Amino acid sequence: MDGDSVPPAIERFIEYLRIKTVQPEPDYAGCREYLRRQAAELGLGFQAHEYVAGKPVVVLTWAGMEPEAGSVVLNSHTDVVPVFPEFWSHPPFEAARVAVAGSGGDYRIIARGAQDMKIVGHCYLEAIRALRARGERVRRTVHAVFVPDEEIGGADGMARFVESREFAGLNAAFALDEGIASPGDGLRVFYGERAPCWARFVAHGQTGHGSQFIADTAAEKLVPVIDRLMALRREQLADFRTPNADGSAKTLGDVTTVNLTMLQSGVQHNVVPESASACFDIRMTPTSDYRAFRRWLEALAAEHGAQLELVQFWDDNTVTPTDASNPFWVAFEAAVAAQGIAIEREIFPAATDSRYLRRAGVPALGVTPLRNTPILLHDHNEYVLQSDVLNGIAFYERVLAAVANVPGP
Ligand SMILES: CSCC[C@H](NC(C)=O)C(=O)O
Ligand SMILES: [Zn+2]
Ligand SMILES: [Zn+2]
Repeated sequence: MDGDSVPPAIERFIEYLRIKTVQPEPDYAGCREYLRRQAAELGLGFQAHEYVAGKPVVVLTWAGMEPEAGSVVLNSHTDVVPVFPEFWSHPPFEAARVAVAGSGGDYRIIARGAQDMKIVGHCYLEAIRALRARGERVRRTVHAVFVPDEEIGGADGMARFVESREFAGLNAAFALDEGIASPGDGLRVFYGERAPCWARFVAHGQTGHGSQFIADTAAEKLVPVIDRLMALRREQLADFRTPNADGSAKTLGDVTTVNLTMLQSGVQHNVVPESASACFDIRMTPTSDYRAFRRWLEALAAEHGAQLELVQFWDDNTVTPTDASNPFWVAFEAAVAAQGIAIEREIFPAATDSRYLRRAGVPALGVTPLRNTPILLHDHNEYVLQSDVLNGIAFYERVLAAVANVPGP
């Protein structure tokens, strides 16, 4: 670390990044205690709920002036994905602060979770800190929610929380959650997500000597299924490459992607295998008819004598309104525009905890306030600029002051 003075907000960020909340054995207890200290310093309410032992959902609460009005949830996940330390320039949990040559005093903060998504959770708390330090009050209660296990699907985290009494007690009216950094100048704002469909097809058939014409083999049943899904992939890729009516390029969120991610079969070169399986990672765009797609997959398997197992099938395509019907959108959009930032509205290509919130009826927007930034989530040498952390705090101050002051009903 350099010998200059480190802004306190950056010191706290580095402290948060140093907590090894890395899957598959995240230090959730250390994280909970860090958040408990933050709550005490900030004068916020603190609660930690364990729906699954050792996996706390932590809620820091800033009471609003109109407690009966629906609250604003600022959601972030505390876990981070594993690392390959040998590919990192600095140890991934050291959170090294490295001067950027020629930047006029900026620094890179290099750590796993810097982009995904500790910067977001940190900026929420620092924005609340700044607003409270100025003596500002907001109408609506604000809950900064820190959930475990998003990186492994959220089954023991947000999925459990949204079903709980405590979540109902939040009376959430609107939520912010994570997005992705933008390499361009616009701010990517995600108002919906594609639904994950993880389909496994298994076929069984006759075995025998590899020199014969064996009838009804597992491969003969499975290959046409694979062919049909690959045809769907080609159709969707062609659609992806076709510009929108207004000439703009499509994003991944506009189409359905299909990837063959696992193939298994065979024991020996001259033995016809008894079984074969193929796993697909399919992401369905919210405008598709999920239930009809499921029936199509079932019919495809049945037609070729294969079995279908849906390892994941999300069948809710709720999106957050981004028009005048949603007063939180109106307030958010105005607060962002007032900062001279252009919004790019998108469907998130993968799955985040926002899907649980939207399905529970809470309109959610996915935002990570990083622009002109390479996308490094899940990558080696994940970093953010110090200036982007400080700007991110100012960004949420404006956004929070807007959305938490939307008049109650
Ligand atoms: C279906 S649970 C898996 C969640 C994971 N989320 C991200 C952001 O990578 C994914 O989309 O694969
Ligand atoms: Zn994330
Ligand atoms: Zn992630």
